[in-house]
Amino acid sequence: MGSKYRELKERAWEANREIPRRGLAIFTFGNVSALDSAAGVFAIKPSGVAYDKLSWDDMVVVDLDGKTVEGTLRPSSDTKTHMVLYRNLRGLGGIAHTHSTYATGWAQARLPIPLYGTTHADHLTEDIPCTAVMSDEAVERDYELETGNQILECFRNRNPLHTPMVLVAGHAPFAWGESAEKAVYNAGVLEEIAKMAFITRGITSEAVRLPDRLIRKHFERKHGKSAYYGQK
Ligand SMILES: O=C(CO)[C@@H](O)[C@@H](O)COP(=O)(O)O
Repeated sequence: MGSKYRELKERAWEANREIPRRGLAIFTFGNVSALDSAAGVFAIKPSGVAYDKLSWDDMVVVDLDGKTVEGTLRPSSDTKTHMVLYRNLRGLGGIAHTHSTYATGWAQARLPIPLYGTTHADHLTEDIPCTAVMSDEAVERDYELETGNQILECFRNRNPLHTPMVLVAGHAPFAWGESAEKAVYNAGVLEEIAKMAFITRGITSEAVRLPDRLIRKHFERKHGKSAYYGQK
């Protein structure tokens, strides 16, 4: 029987297959989703299924209340986090949650990733934020839902389209973009920046952030006189 959401499920499936190809997760760690904003649904990786065992029809289609509308497998355990972000952050078409090694190391250290170099400045003009540590009550209430709320809190004064990534304290990174493919790309950029920053800190404890004038110059060289720079 054909799927009403075949194109959406295939987009999510392709993006999930890119995760191990880019070395952003092993086994069943992490998950990617793709949104169909017109239909008000997103397709997400099923829980506990290895990436190399996935077929497009395994993707689970969920509405923005978190209810499964198509699929026989259990949706990712992080589905509520994806749901909260789609409901509250405008312009997202895809979300990638990984356990990529270096970004997860920074998330476990509960530290934002400082803007040490032009590679970072090519993609965003501020440190990569880390959420606050969640209260025990919030963990007890609903960890995945509260993880979404923690991310929203982190973006109260940030534009998620200018900084399409975040570290969840004690957990791992989330990245997003206007498509699932772009979300995976941003997850890859995050991991590379996290690795470079870790190495920089290993070379010298005196590592310093790029001066704002250089960040602006570099970002505008790459993106033109973009309205993005500095705007919240
Ligand atoms: O974040 C976590 C667990 O810490 C999840 O990404 C990971 O276990 C994958 O779970 P799912 O297989 O998507 O339910």
